[in-house]
Amino acid sequence: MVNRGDLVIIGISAGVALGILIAALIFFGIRWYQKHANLRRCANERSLTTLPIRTNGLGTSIDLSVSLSTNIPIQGSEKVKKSSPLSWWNNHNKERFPSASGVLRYSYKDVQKATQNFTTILGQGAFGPVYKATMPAGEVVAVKVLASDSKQGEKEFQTEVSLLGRLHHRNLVNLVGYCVDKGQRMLIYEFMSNGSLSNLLYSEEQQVLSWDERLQIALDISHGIEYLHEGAAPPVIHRDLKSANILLDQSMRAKVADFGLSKEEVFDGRNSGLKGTYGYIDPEYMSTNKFTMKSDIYSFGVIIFELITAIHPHQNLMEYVNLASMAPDGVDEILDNKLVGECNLEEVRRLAKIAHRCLLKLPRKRPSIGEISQAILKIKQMRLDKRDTMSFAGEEFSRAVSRIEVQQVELVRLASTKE
Ligand SMILES: Nc1ncnc2c1ncn2[C@@H]1O[C@H](COP(=O)(O)OP(=O)(O)OP(=O)(O)O)[C@@H](O)[C@H]1O
Repeated sequence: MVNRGDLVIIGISAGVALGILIAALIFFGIRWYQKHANLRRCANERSLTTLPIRTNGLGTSIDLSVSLSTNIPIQGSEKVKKSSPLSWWNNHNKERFPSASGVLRYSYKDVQKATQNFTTILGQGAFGPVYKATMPAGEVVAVKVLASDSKQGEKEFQTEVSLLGRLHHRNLVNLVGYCVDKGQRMLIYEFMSNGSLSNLLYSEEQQVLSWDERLQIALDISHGIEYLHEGAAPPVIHRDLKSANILLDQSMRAKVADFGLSKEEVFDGRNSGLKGTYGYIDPEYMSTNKFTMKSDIYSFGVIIFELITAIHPHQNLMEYVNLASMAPDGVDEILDNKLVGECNLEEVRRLAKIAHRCLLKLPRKRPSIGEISQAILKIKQMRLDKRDTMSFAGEEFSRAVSRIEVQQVELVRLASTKE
């Protein structure tokens, strides 16, 4: 017979076992739910990466309202991770995270490692030095270290980076990452192996840029500005266009750099409040303090004359240009010596005409960037048409020659049969 005490013990044991079983079921149930919820979130993120936030052509606008309000991991898809040049950084940097625009944030330590402790300097700008950085897989980037005495707060800097990260075009130098860490701010750009246009035009050691290359560079710059003025939403005014801000890649294709950054005031001995670089600043802006797209057009006009003459604005370029404008075809007299006899003067004159229009005193009389692109394209087209006509004429000529040859053979044959 089982006594009462045993019954109580059996009852308690069964209760405890049941409790353990229920607790285990609840525990495994929660884990299963969490795992599936995670998988669902990953799947959603992957499908979000296909949103067309990054655009790559003219006339395409960027929807800031969508992309600013969502923190979308742009580089989240497996495919992008595998092929991305920044994959090493992605895997090694636990602190990095994408900003709203998809530009990745890096720690100071990672940038220090990639730049080999900031050893290879590419150049020095008003913002600070620019270093070359190489990642273990061999990808190369340029790291711009901004002066630490900047008045800009961290939040403003991040907003600026977010906006910059949304501007993508084949004629703009791509921003790929940034760093705000240990009181330092850095911007990480794609590397442009042929350096700046000013260096190529004014440094003796550099190879001579051919006329064809210069014409293509003018067209590339105008496409870059066209995207900023007419393709980006909201539109972006560069405010500091100059040959030092035009960078060239390994194929000598030009890209506009330093767009959209908060520009420091120009120092000219007094506190003028002007922003930009002397020699390139629209005189109208100097008198009104109003910077418009047409002020960018003025600066572009100066750059076109640099391409034609290889005279720096600080070396009285405008005086030469004004003198040359007094005579028809006066631009022939100020053409870069290295191009004399090496280019089509008709094309040079046409490009100079476009540049003159960019420099008109009244901003509203200056052409829009779209018109400028079309006009430069026409010069290139004109050459192609000429080539076609010449090759057509060449074909006609060789056809006539072979007709004569056939007739000669026929005559010889006739003469020999008569004999
Ligand atoms: N993405 C890049 N790839 C290769 N070299 C670069 C890159 N960015 C800048 N550099 C080099 O660093 C130099 C300094 O660039 P930075 O943009 O800081 O100054 P800047 O344009 O010359 O002058 P400022 O700061 O007054 O506009 C450039 O002239 C160029 O030689």
